[in-house]
Amino acid sequence: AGPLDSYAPVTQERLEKPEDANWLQYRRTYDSWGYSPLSQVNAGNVKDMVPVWSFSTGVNEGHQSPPVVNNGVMFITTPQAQVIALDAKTGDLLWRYKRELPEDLTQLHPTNRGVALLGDKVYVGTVDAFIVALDAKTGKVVWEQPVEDYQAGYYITMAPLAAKGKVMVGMSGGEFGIRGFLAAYDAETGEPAWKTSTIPGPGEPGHETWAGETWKTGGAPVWITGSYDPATGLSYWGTGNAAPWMADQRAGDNKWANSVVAIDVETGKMKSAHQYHWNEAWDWDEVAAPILVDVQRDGRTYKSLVHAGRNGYLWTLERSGDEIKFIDAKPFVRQNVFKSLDPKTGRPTYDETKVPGTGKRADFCPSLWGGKDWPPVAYNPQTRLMYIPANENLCGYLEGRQTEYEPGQLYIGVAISDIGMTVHPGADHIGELQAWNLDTGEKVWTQKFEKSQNWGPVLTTGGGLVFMGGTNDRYFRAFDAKTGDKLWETRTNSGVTGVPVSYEVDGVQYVAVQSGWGVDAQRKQEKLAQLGYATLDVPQGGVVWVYALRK
Ligand SMILES: O=C(O)c1cc(C(=O)O)c2c(n1)C(=O)C(=O)c1cc(C(=O)O)[nH]c1-2
Ligand SMILES: [Ca+2]
Repeated sequence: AGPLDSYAPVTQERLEKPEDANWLQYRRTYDSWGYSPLSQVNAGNVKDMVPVWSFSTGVNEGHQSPPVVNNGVMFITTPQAQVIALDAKTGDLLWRYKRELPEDLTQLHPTNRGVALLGDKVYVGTVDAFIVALDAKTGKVVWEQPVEDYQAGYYITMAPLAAKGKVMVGMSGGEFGIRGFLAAYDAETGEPAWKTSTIPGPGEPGHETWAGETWKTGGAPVWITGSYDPATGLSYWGTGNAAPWMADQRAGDNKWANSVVAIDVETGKMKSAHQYHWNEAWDWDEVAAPILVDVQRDGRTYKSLVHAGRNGYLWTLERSGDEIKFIDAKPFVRQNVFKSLDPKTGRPTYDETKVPGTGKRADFCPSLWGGKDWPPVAYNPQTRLMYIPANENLCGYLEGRQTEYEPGQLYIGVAISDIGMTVHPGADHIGELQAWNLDTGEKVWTQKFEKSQNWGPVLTTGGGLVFMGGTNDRYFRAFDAKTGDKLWETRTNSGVTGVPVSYEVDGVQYVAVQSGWGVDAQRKQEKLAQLGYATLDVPQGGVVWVYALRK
């Protein structure tokens, strides 16, 4: 008998209060902490961790999904939206779902970031813009729904979010001039429940921040799983770049691109929003979900949203009732675009020489991949530190050209040859793992990675550890959560851009992660190689790695 025989349905209660042994959703908990309370593996013994099993997916490109684990059953996804169920203890293959993709599908971002679980079903979004519900026991399709038209540049890379009987997904396509949105489906039947655009339509507040018809093709995609606050029923999602990239082709603030939006899970109503930076010009998608954490400031506790931005600033906002209020923000990497922030609203003022435009080259820091891209931060309630996978010392340039919208065609307004990246003169490293105290707003420690960028999602545990890969040398590492000291490292087949997790089966704690370099980690690596900074060739190929203490 395998673990599927006694598959435990995933209830709302379990999602809100998961057993320590399990990792039931993208960041494990709705607050997006990426924290496992398990402590069998700790700072004292992590040096004795060894691989206990591995599994080749047989797929190339970016393997980014967390191994989601429910009572000994593991679900991973691969590029092309395959879903694979494995015995989390032995590595036995239980079932595999393979999707037939349309032949004319072009994939700008060939990846998938994982499943959501609810009841006895497993949910996945697909690159041809479907949402699919599978039977957790068999991998058979229970229902599927087209969410939008892939031929118009819509696609899904994120793991869905499941809450209150609904399963929610957001749309990628910011580089294709989509009009971004979130959509919810009845988890049981697949009936569409609601659809909410991230760009306000005529008559909605914020519509006036788009010149003319630009709102129809303005981007503002959502491509990373949001956070959810069960106390208020609100979900919080980050939104991506406005389209085309050239800001002077869409005058106005362009709400709600590059923002966090609060969406009522029941109704889909947008209750509030905060725009990190207006009239975006640098492809700084702010899609990473804010973590929900109570921070202390000046003797008060704030229910906050904390977001380490692609724009290079660490943002602390207050989520209070139906409002999102600015608390503070400060750069966590070299940033030369914002001259100042309004102390009340957080609205930045720009150095105009750093804003690219149509026929106007501008150089700016950080690079278009930002202080960090999508890889999630982690927060540890024991250290009260937040861990940021950052990239320092990178800048970039863009020069725009006039562009016409055509459905399904790239709509960025920049020739590929006019997209540049530069390394800051004299830089001795790029990749960093930073630890921040959110109560004092101070950085506590930094680990630096020479000769590599960092594209590593972060896990932190009750054993006082931080786990992360992300470097071009194919290592996966553990650090002391308090001090940042490197305690353990192990070499993998490829580069690790997968989300690491921890779980327990039969009294043994495991740490699991997918290795499988691709997508923008690879593009960025190639740019760095052209610059002569880091010439390593990182091989592709997806493998799930599972580690435990040596017996
Ligand atoms: O605007 C968009 O819709 C969109 C989508 C995606 C995606 O879905 O993966 C990426 C980006 N933008 C993007 O700007 C970006 O840097 C990026 C990196 C990656 C990746 O998988 O490594 N995806 C995406
Ligand atoms: Ca983008």
